[in-house]
Amino acid sequence: MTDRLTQSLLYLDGVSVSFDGFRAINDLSFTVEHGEMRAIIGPNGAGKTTMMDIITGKTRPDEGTVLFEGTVDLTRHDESDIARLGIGRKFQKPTVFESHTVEDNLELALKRDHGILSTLFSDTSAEQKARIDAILDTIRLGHRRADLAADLSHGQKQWLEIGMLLAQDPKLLLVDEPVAGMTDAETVETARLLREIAGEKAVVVVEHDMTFIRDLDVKVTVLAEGSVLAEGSLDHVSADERVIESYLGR
Ligand SMILES: Nc1ncnc2c1ncn2[C@@H]1O[C@H](COP(=O)(O)OP(=O)(O)OP(=O)(O)O)[C@@H](O)[C@H]1O
Repeated sequence: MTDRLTQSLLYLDGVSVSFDGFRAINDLSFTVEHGEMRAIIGPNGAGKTTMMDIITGKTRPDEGTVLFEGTVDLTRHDESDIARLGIGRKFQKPTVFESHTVEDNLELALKRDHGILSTLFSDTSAEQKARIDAILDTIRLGHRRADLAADLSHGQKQWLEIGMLLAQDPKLLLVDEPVAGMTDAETVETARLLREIAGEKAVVVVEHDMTFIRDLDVKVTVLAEGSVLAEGSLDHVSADERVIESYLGR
């Protein structure tokens, strides 16, 4: 346990939280390694969102340990602190600035920490321009850089928001149902995109789309009733009777 505690990027142990007496997260233990991508699946109400809320400081657990980089106790930090520590979260609905260009959205995200005046009036440095170019490549939007975000497809807006998170240079990216509402082609491309990001950054993806999960080809954690029901390859967890009963078989 000590090794895991010090070496894992994210370490949850014995975490529980109740809402009005209902235990939404129940003795949950879960770790993510540096640069790892992990897929989280599970039935509605399994606690996936609540787990993300605990990691990002939105919800305080009643019990348990939540450590980032071995030593940082996330339960003692608020949401903005945790974002600054290097945990980025993408909610299901894209929240890009529609009336700005793709490039301006990334520029705003890059300068977000430097205050509003500096964001509006400072020139973009050569280094910042190079980072924007690199992010545009990663999110497949180089050819749309001068277009308004409003004119992007739903899938492209999701990629732009992932790019805006990348601009913050997080160590861990939490991504909630990224492919909901995407076309099949966008879904396939999103799996590729996230695989490219992983390695450099750890990525935790919550999804219900099993074709997408298969494309990700990473370790899967199945949550049910607030704790881990099974963990392993998709084939491994898909063959687990309890997983079939609680989730896949329905
Ligand atoms: N703030 C809250 N107050 C009361 N109950 C809550 C609160 N947040 C979550 N819950 C309950 O906790 C349980 C877990 O919810 P959660 O949203 O984490 O599940 P989920 O796995 O993300 O589900 P879904 O796949 O539908 O998004 C649900 O029964 C939900 O109703």
